[in-house]
Amino acid sequence: KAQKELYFHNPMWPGEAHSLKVEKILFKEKSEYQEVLVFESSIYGKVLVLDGIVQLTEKDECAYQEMITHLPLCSIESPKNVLVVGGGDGGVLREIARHSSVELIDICEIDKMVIDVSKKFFPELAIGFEDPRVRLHVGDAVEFLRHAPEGKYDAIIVDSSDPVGPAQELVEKPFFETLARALRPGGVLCNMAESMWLHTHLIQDMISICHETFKGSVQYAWASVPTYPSGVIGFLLCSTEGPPVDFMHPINPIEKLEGALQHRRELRFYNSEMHKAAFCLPSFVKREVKAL
Ligand SMILES: NCCCCCc1nc2ccccc2[nH]1
Repeated sequence: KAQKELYFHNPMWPGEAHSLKVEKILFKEKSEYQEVLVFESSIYGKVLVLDGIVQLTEKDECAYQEMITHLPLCSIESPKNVLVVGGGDGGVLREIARHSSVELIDICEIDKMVIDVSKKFFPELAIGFEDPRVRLHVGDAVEFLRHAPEGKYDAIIVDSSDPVGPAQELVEKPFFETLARALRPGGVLCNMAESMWLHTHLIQDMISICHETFKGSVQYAWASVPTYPSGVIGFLLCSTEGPPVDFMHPINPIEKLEGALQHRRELRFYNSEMHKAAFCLPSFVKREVKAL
């Protein structure tokens, strides 16, 4: 008998549960790193879940993929070399492809099952892997960054899952130091940075590490993602020492990018006004998350 609903309880959002009506379970297996689940929901399209945490749904993935990609890439003149850490669903790759200035897209995803599952069930995202500029590395990003040439990248996007499990190391200081080393002067980093309603301590810790590691600017932005418990997800943007980066004013606006809008698929969430608005923070965040 098909399950009627899936309930998502998780230590990442203690004391509350998020539930989605299920039409059909499409895939459920344990990879070397995590449990991978795909199901057809009644109102959000297909849903990808890793270790019980919703990573994306067809209906609202645009908010996350577009914001995590264009907030950094529209903040610098003409990004050429970009690295994606995680992002095995391919959505960030799809968004980077809108930037004609980009010449190389390295992606380091630890779990091959995520890539294969995305290609099978989420072709709208996995299309990102078809771009000829993409070089796929299946493995641990900690290792990958250790061997990355110094100052190689203009931008790095860390599209990770939560720091409980395979992505634990991706919020620790040593990793941020390798990210800073791999970026050119004035290069930019964008991390997934949890929920301002639920994780201000974790966000504060990440911001403290980034202020020590990145001598440029550090800014927190957020977007509405209805299928993430608490309904929001944050982004931490950092720039290395060098040409100053003003994240709040996109000097490389997506509306002016040749081909970005004519791209196979229209932008559904991001635009330059949403870019600026994303950095406007509630008073409690300004207070609790010092040094913003
Ligand atoms: N790599 C795709 C994004 C992963 C973030 C998933 C996520 N969304 C959340 C909302 C509230 C608490 C924890 C969360 N973790």
